[in-house]
Amino acid sequence: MAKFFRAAIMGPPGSGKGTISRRIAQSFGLQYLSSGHYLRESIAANTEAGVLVKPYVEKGMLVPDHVMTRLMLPKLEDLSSHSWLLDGFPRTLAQALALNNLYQLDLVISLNIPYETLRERLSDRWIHPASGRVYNMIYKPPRVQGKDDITGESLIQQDDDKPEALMARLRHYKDVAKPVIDLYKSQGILHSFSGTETDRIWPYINSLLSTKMHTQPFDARQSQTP
Ligand SMILES: Nc1nc2c(ncn2[C@@H]2O[C@H](COP(=O)(O)OP(=O)(O)O)[C@@H](O)[C@H]2O)c(=O)[nH]1
Ligand SMILES: Nc1ncnc2c1ncn2[C@@H]1O[C@H](COP(=O)(O)OP(=O)(O)O)[C@@H](O)[C@H]1O
Repeated sequence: MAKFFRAAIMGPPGSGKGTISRRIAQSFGLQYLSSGHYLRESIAANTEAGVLVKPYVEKGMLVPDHVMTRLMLPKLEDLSSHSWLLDGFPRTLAQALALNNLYQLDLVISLNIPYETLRERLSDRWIHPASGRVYNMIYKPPRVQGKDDITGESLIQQDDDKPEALMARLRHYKDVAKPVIDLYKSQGILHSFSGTETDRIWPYINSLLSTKMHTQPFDARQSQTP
């Protein structure tokens, strides 16, 4: 039976998880599942899940674990015959343990980025809500100011990237991430990367994944990524 590659990426808001995940998905053909993007999409579409999570996401608070696992685990079931990369889930120890009951991860990437860098990046982050495409007015500006490169639609700044919500998000991240990181460290699957620039971190992540996927051939099932 084919063995699928299961990975997760962790890091505070603005640490480059989305940017790096897209590169990984493109280079290695993994399915990419971002909890934040999925929640925002559900909120925009006003689905039952969206209505439920909206008050938390708007305040930059974590969605309760039982809600999060109830939403995410069925999505993973849909991807059971694919290799995948999770971004934003699991976020807490309870979520990590729930995931652990179903899947053994092969690799967890943890990004350590200084606070000042995070603050600067998020104040310049703009997104195209329908696709989740992310821009940065300095690092990755759109071709036309304020407009998505592909559709030409308007870009927005997320409420939770605004300074009021940002501090709360960073505080929450720090508190809850440590036991999750310790769990993956104890399983021997955690790889941490530090720095202020994604382009400098990326070659190390690229070669780590090349090595992991080469030494044990995984079935990546070339997939469409956003
Ligand atoms: N200046 C700068 N901005 C970056 C870098 N890497 C990512 N970004 C931008 O920083 C913001 C946060 O990155 P993102 O991948 O969305 O982070 P996430 O919140 O961890 O998923 C986005 O606007 C990115 O375009 C970098 O190396 N330098
Ligand atoms: N695994 C999770 N558990 C609880 N809440 C989550 C989770 N993933 C996303 N969220 C909610 O969605 C918001 C946005 O998530 P995300 O896009 O991953 O943001 P970040 O930029 O914080 O990495 C979070 O502030 C939180 O309210």
